[in-house]
Amino acid sequence: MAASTPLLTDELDIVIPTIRNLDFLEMWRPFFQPYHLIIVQDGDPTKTIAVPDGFDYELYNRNDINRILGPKASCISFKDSACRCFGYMVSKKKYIFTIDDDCFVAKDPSGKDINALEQHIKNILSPSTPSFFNTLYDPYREGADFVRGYPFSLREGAPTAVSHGLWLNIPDYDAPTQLVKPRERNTRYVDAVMTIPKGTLFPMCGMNLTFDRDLIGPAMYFGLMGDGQPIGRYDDMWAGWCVKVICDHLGLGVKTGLPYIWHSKASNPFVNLKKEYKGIFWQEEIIPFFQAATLSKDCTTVQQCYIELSKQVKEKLGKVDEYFVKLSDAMVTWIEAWDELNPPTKSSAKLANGSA
Ligand SMILES: O=c1ccn([C@@H]2O[C@H](COP(=O)(O)OP(=O)(O)O[C@H]3O[C@@H](CO)[C@H](O)[C@H]3O)[C@@H](O)[C@H]2O)c(=O)[nH]1
Ligand SMILES: [Mn+2]
Repeated sequence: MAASTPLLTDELDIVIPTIRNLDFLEMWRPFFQPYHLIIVQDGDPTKTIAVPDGFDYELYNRNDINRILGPKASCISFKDSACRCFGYMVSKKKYIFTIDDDCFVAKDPSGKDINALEQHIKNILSPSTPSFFNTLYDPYREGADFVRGYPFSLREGAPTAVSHGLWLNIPDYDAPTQLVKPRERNTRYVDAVMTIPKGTLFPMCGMNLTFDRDLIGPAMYFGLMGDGQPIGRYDDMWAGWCVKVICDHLGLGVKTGLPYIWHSKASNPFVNLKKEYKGIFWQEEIIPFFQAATLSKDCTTVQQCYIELSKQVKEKLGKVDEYFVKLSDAMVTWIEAWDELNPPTKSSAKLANGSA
């Protein structure tokens, strides 16, 4: 008899960035209604976002962000889904699930509706295996285990910081790929969850993502994108690269695979190309930077790791483009804002300075 998955209704917030009415919630009602929603309204703050009745939510528009953060609001993007990270900062819960408003309930091969949130909770509550790859994928799943040759000393695994879900129908392709393959749809349901090995980066998509705020929250900054910025659609990617380097340093795990959502709308590839194009050639320098990034052993908290990383961004990527100098400063502002809104509790302060 499979153990039932805890709902975590008092420990998890759902963060939704949006520029439109949230009718999509009707399809998610059976799964989302018990949870508190944090809606980050992007674009025109005078516009009213309709939220279906029966949901418990708080909604923040740009005026709210400016009022709450003051000058530090400069680190929160405008007119880009990157604004969602404000929701991570204001949440008071241990876990975050973030989803786009054009993502719907997908069906598994048996035709059953997928409760994406339940699968993310299973992923995040069970350990990861970043140090040694298990060829039968997630050994902690029902009906699986560690295979022969897997060191017993590593079977306790590592705490899971991130659960990265996938998408049926419209895949998360970059603009060039979208332009070349406009009709391609992802119909392949792969029944697997796996840990991304230590030392390996990955392209984190923010559409269907869960993470542990206590373990990695301060690193989940989605950068400076959208209005007034030379780049867009690299918000989640940037966060994912910073997160993975810090997870590797702190011995935390990142999982990818199930759950799937149904991504319904392809954003305009021509608009996307304008947003992405600098990123497409910058990433050929950004990736080697993150692959080579090392953090000193004195960095024992996420904030310390992140500030250390921001200095390296300024020093090494600042030569690529002035934008990275600005981004590095924004990374520091983000941490300052995070700590202002999330002052360390006595126990976390003890842990941070090792006197626990
Ligand atoms: O200016 C904006 C535009 C959109 N949003 C909200 O953000 C999400 C995603 O928007 P959309 O589905 O139109 O865009 P996609 O290209 O599919 O987004 C994916 O690509 C990456 C973009 O950075 C990201 O990983 C995915 O989100 C919706 O909820 C919009 O309402 C916004 O807030 N501001
Ligand atoms: Mn979309």
